[in-house]
Amino acid sequence: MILPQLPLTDIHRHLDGNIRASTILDLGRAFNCGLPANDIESLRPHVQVMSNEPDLVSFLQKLDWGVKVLGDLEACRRVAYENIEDALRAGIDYTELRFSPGYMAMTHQLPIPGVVEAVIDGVQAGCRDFGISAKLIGIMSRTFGEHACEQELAGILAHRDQIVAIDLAGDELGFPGDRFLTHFQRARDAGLHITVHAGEAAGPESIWQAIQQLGAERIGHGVKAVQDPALMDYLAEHGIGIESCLTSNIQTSTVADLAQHPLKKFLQHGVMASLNTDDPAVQGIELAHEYEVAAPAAGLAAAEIRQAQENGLYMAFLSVDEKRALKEKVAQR
Ligand SMILES: O=c1[nH]cnc2c1ncn2[C@@H]1O[C@H](CO)[C@@H](O)[C@H]1O
Ligand SMILES: [Zn+2]
Repeated sequence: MILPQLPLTDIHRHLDGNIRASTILDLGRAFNCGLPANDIESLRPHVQVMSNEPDLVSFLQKLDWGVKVLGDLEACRRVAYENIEDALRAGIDYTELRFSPGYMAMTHQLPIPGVVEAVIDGVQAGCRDFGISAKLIGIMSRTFGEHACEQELAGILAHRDQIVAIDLAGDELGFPGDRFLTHFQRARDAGLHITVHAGEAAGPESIWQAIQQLGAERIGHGVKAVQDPALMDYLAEHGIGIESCLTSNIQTSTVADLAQHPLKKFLQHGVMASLNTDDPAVQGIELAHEYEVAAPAAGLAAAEIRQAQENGLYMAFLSVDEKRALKEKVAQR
């Protein structure tokens, strides 16, 4: 259950994994993108997971049409703005939206710094109009290699003041974190927070690598940590938060079924873990589903779900003052 007296956060939510099917249809027509369908219901299986995918890379292909239709910077601004409207409708008080500007720019060869600017602009306008708060995390898509990630990083750093953190996402098995040491050095030098997708497709060594070599303060998914008791202890002792995304882990076949998901073990071990969506439109779920359906199915008791909700705010890349202000705002409603 979601507790209304506590702030509801979604701190692992891909903006470019949450593009409405209706918007894909609309933009696909406007930019003549050769969409595989002409109406929403026929388009849906191309842009949404209908049954579990065999692996992470197959799952990630479902995001492709969403970015292929981004024909100009205004389209990028629009999907960013709509993401805030969707977050409001999902009852979210604070979200950290992450996006890969190079991935968004790729098909129509948009300027990467321009994409970052358009996303910032859309999110700011959305926050003004819809009254929720959001911060942005820049993603380097490892799937396209080191050089492409350098260009993404440069585009993100060009707007460093409006970006709170950097992330590495995409094909974890094909592109291990040790290829990105210099990228993260630059991001840390720029004062950005660090979160890394790790221990999703690859094993616990990938989580160790993210912490020790990339400087990760939080881990996206982190599912495989459960295989390494020393790592479980380390996460708990050092307060490294796990951004759990339950339904996503089933749809990527990272975990066979919710009853086997390690989130409950993380919480019991004192590891700070929160509930998040990942790519809501692609997954066909929203945050309430994670709290009300997925978390109970993963064996979480009401007190553990509450703990996860509290952890979301604790883990957020917000200052102490910003957290306090958010709590006060929610207490007054
Ligand atoms: O669950 C996930 N695991 C790893 N990478 C992901 C996941 N969802 C989306 N992306 C990746 O994030 C970028 C877009 O924001 C893309 O690189 C996409 O493949
Ligand atoms: Zn993710």
